[in-house]
Amino acid sequence: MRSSLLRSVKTLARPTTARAYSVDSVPSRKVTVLGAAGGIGQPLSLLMKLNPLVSQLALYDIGGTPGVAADVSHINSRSEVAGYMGDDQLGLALEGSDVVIIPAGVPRKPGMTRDDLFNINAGIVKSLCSAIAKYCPHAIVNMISNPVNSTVPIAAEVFKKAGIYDEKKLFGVTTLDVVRAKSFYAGKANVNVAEVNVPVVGGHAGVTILPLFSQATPKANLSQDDIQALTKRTQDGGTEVVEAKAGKGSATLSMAYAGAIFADACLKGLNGVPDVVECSYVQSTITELPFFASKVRLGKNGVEEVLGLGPLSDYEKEGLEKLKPELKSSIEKGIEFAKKN
Ligand SMILES: NC(=O)c1ccc[n+]([C@@H]2O[C@H](COP(=O)([O-])OP(=O)(O)OC[C@H]3O[C@@H](n4cnc5c(N)ncnc54)[C@H](O)[C@@H]3O)[C@@H](O)[C@H]2O)c1
Ligand SMILES: O=C(O)C[C@H](O)C(=O)O
Repeated sequence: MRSSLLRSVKTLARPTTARAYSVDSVPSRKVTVLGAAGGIGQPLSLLMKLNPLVSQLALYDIGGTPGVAADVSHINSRSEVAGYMGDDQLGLALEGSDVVIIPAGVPRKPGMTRDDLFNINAGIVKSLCSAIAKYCPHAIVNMISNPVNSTVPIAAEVFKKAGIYDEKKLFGVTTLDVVRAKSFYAGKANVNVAEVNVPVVGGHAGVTILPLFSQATPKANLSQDDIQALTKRTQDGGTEVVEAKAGKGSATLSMAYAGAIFADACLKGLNGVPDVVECSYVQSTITELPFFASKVRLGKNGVEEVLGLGPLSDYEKEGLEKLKPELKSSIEKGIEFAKKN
């Protein structure tokens, strides 16, 4: 196993000038990316290499990681980078990890739903989560692989079977929905995008994505038609990219950005930074569904608090009721798969 361990990728950054931050005051944190050679995995690995909260970056894939890890490792930032490839190196990639980010699996092509990815990605996620249970059972898991509405329940079942499930540490990454809602809202409302906040709740597929534009800030006087158009565009954001890429995959760059924001929030929470709040798809009791995306306060143990939905407009209340049957069946499909396999 050691003989095939990737060469070249143990590079501690050695800045030649004064550091922009004090490494001494920042705890050591290992982040592992599973699927690191993919369309999301590569730019996400780059962004995690730029994150000063990361001290060790482990890049794992079934192929292609030697090149990605060698490339990323030359960047003169804090973390040591190591690349790992193939089943026999998965344990090494995971051991000691604080945060595991999973963008492994196949993306959509035009005409497909995220659920059409279930047959392939469910098995990938299940085997990766079994390895997480074995090698880094206390890590925070950021699930990107689709269909997120089902892959998160699959992960929960795998962790339960292994006796290590901690609902505070499992997150479905829905940050891209928030990123899109912010961009689209800023464009329509003609406000500074850097100041925009929009919670997005529910799940991560079609109508299960429910942006709460009634709570968007800064406030803007948008018509109901505008709100409905913004809601639809946010729900169809992934499909917009899939169609524009015309068979060459789905969102990768915006997803890497969103994944890096969410992982950074998890690291800040672990490090005790107060008031870190992001939307995420987590085990939840704020509706009758066992998993639901909403604002979550992140802390030293992962989820510190799942925040409620806040006041909803009539249109959002209707959207909430509409999304429940689809989200429920996606959750049940994931649980059933994990129990059977
Ligand atoms: N949550 C979200 O908002 C969101 C956004 C965009 C894409 N996605 C999903 O992310 C996933 C990846 O998308 P992509 O565009 O990067 O796809 P991609 O095909 O470009 O990359 C996927 C990578 O996963 C790797 N992989 C496959 N099986 C693996 C395994 N068992 N272990 C480790 N790595 C494995 C592949 O080798 C490949 O490098 C897709 O399921 C996609 O639908 C989710
Ligand atoms: O749409 C997809 O298939 C990928 C991702 O879930 C997205 O929202 O872009």
